[in-house]
Amino acid sequence: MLCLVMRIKITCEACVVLWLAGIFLPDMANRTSDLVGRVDPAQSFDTEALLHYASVYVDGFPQNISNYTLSQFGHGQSNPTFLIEVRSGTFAKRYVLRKKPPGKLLASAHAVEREYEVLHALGTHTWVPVPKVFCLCTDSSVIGTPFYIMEYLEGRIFIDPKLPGVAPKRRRDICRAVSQALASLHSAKADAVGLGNYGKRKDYCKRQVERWAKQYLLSTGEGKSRRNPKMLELVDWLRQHIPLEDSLGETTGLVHGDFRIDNVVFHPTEDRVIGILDWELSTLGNQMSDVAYSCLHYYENIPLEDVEENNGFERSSFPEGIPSLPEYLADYCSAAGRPWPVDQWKFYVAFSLFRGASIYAGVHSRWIMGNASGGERARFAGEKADSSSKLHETTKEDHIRLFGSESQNQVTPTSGKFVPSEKVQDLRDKLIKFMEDHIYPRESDFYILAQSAMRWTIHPDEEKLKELAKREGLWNLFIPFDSAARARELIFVSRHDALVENKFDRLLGAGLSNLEYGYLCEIMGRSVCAPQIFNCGAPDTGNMEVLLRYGNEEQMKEWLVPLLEGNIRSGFAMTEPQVASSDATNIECSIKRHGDSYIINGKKWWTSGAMDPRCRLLIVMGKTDLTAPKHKQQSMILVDINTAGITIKRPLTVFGFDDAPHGHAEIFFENVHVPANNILLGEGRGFEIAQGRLGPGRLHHCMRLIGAAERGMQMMVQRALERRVFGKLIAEQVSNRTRENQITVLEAADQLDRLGNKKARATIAMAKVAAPNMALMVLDTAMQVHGAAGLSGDTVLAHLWATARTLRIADGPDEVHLGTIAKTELRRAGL
Ligand SMILES: Cc1cc2nc3c(=O)[nH]c(=O)nc-3n(C[C@H](O)[C@H](O)[C@H](O)COP(=O)(O)OP(=O)(O)OC[C@H]3O[C@@H](n4cnc5c(N)ncnc54)[C@H](O)[C@@H]3O)c2cc1C
Repeated sequence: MLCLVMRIKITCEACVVLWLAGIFLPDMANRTSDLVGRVDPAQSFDTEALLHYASVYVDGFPQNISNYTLSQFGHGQSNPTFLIEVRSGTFAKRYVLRKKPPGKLLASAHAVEREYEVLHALGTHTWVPVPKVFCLCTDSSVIGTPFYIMEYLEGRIFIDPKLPGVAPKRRRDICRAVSQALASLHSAKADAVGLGNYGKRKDYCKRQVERWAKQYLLSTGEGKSRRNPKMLELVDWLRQHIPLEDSLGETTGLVHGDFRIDNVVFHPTEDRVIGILDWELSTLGNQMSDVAYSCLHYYENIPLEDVEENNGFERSSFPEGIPSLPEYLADYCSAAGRPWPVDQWKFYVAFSLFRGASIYAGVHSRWIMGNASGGERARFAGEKADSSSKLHETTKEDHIRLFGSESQNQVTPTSGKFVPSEKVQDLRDKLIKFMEDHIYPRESDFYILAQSAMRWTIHPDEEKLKELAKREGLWNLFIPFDSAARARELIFVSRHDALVENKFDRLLGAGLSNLEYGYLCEIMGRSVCAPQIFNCGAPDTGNMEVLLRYGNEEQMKEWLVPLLEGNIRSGFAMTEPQVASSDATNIECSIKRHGDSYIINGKKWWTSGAMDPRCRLLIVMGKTDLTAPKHKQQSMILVDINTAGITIKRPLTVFGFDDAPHGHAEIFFENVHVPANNILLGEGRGFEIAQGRLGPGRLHHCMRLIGAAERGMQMMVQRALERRVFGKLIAEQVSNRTRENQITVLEAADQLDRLGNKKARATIAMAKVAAPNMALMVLDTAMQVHGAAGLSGDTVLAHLWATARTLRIADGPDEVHLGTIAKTELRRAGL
């Protein structure tokens, strides 16, 4: 089972023991051609029948064979593997045959059919490096068992992960190639390559823990290997700590099951992987188990005294050039496009060690009973099993040393109250992929245009991406289901036209709650360019929300529909230069009724989005009745930006960023005539509307800030693991505060859904104060870690920081929100 190249191995268990016990000490790499020997007579089969079969079913197989040789890779592997060399005149070809062992087998074991299936799928549909497969024969009458024939890969195999005899620079390259090979196989989309039914997607670790726990109990006890109570404790610990992502299938994908350096073939001279071997344990399942398993050599051979002293146990004795564990993981994460795997790392390592320990126990038992295939050496397996059982106790220290404390490091909620539903999870995955495929790669192009003389024009790709996002169902996701229902009833259903209904239904989002949208908004916040691509950018979202909630049928048709379609953009004009606008009662802009019109006079600034060439609509807040009670003087009115009397005075900048092409405008209104039925909800209802608008909008800002901080964090970690200062990596000074703030924001979104805007006000205020401050701190640290580059336009950090900083003021300064929190608390205390 284990690797194609080990000569001495008799069973898979023995291989694990021999490898982990350090018995194989080959120097440098082995050539694949050096790893074959005589065919074990017990494994021989009818070669003539094989050649005949191959000549019929293998494309290009030599027809007039003058000579052939058959040799075997290792001896007695789980699935015996043979090298066939056929000659036809001067022409020679080599193939590899892999078959089930002879004799009676468990139904599910030695499934060469599955190996063929996965190799065929990957070889046909992906760039994952695998040997090409030529044919599968399930007819046991041909050579006694099912088999398949595949390409022979001439190359190198490194058996010792310490890479003895290899130059330090090449060690780094080889390890990076291994992590990239794992990332490439993890990136294969099972459904897309026809492996959708290759295994169960959920509860992989849960099933594996039970399987190996059962195995351990069978292998230990009276007359067998000693049963170690610590192992049983470990089983309990694992059962209690199975990550939620395992049952949700969040980290599900194609799993190799036995991924390690000695199961990959390198190019004969270049340090790149040309084939991943031994797919017998492959299935669909939790890919993090593969990642941890591939790292086990970082944890192997830990002296027991170290375990007892609770020392951290990242191996420091690796030869120069071998990356540290964080470096290896960073390579994997950046190649797989995955977040840093901190959340449940301890579990996955403990689980991998436990699996190994159960295997050792089985081998040790068989040694006691006198039939161990590893001979005398299998005796050490018992010690191995015992020491592994203690490892989960110390992985915590190691975990903290490497990544910070557990509570600090959970980035995406995987447990507790806030767990995204499957529907949200699917949307989240799609969004992440969209961001990776289409948005991050274009960020610098958008940035270059926004710095050029053409800064106030739209990059042509933006509109194309909007269409793509629409097609993929990633459009208007911010619309809460209750607002969608109102619009559907008012403007779409009345048309009685199925086509029209369908069209507009797609425009009304995905029927999400504010809480559900929160998980998605966070992803969009990772790039300043992203929200508008999904028609989820401020201030359009807030303005659409106003129209959805308070617009009448005509207003919706005229303004909401083009906004929903993404054909126009909009601005919200409340703040005024001459008054302290955080107190909206100060606002002076006048909106006066005159016959069938209102006449607007006033000055506004910081109207975001008004510079955008697609901006058509302004929602203007002003006073209609100076004699009314303080909170009834305000009204909101819909204004076409092209109306006579409107002058865009200038774009404002935030720390030098003008946020072109959307911009923040200073606007003068001089005798602007607007139709009277453009008033929203009625005169004096401005405050009411502002409350409805600002609740969800504030949370969207907060969620985007979590995403921005998340991005900053990832960039910081990557950078800190790449760059050295004074001989050391800039790593390990990193703490992560995003999780605490994310919970606050989710809590606020949940309250908004359940209790409504008014009752959720204090929690929304808390989120609005906490999120920008957290994001600023994280982004500031990320800029610091990047050095001068962090302050430049070469990374997104400075722009993200500037945006986060504005949100300590925009949508209400911190102090105003702190006041709201204080008032609520005092009221609650009866004061
Ligand atoms: C990038 C950006 C985009 C914006 N987009 C828009 C937009 O699209 N539409 C729009 O209308 N506005 C927008 N604004 C304006 C924003 O909403 C206002 O700046 C904000 O409401 C504060 O108003 P102000 O600037 O008049 O500050 P002021 O009201 O003058 O307040 C100044 C300071 O006084 C202090 N303060 C205020 N109230 C209290 C209190 N109760 N207790 C203690 N201290 C207090 C705070 O420190 C506050 O920062 C935007 C602002 C920025 C920076």
